Amino acid sequence: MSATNTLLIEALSFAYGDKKALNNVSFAIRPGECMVLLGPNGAGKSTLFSLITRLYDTRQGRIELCGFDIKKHTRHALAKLGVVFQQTTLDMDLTVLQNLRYHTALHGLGRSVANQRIQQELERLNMYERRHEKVRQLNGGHRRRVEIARSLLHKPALLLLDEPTVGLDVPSRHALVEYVHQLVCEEQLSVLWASHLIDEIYPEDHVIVLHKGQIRAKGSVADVLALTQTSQIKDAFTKLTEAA
Ligand SMILES: Nc1ncnc2c1ncn2[C@@H]1O[C@H](COP(=O)(O)OP(=O)(O)OP(=O)(O)O)[C@@H](O)[C@H]1O
Repeated sequence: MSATNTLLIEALSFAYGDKKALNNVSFAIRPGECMVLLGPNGAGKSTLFSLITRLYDTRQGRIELCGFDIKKHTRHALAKLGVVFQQTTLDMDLTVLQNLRYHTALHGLGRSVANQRIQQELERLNMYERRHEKVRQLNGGHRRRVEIARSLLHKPALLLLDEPTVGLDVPSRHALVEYVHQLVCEEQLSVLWASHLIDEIYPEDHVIVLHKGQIRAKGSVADVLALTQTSQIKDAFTKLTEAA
């Protein structure tokens, strides 16, 4: 058990047949840490997320969430996890409230606690007034807000975000990035954020550069800049992914 880390990944490898998608990946995320996962297409980001969410079984290596091994203590481990996938997973024909109630029921929250949590999360995102609207009526930015609210209802310790700003306009993108960083700072939430967008990184974030299934660099923004002798993360990223 290593409960000082919210997420611990040790010597994780995964292959699709002969095709190696992750090769000996190890890293940890502590409470209140936002880890941005940068990688070009095919780097292995989705594979990593599929292993953390147990969509795929871990055969080589180990994943722990808040000290719970996800293979041995799956239920306890997954209870600590909130996820926002790249593609929306909301039911368009249900209202905001119905979508969120479905999630609280899956997590076994009683009705009054569920109502309280739903109100709290929607209010924080200025969406409570719209709870009776069908998701289909909402624009992309508002749908994302509902997904973020949903992912937090059961108070996870780790939030996994798989390119959540794709398809959003610039103001919605900035608002979402800002909101997540606020949660990290104020609530000690841990975040693993897969992104192609280097301008979404804050100076206090941690960064992993994944390329062809291997970690090329990891650490604070300052660490990665020092390692690559660059002054901007976009140059560090280019150097790390071109040289390989
Ligand atoms: N179902 C699959 N069968 C075979 N190979 C796969 C499969 N899924 C992914 N791969 C391969 O595994 C490697 C890692 O893919 P993965 O989708 O995890 O990368 P990614 O970083 O998420 O890419 P993207 O940014 O394009 O989504 C790639 O070489 C990809 O072609």
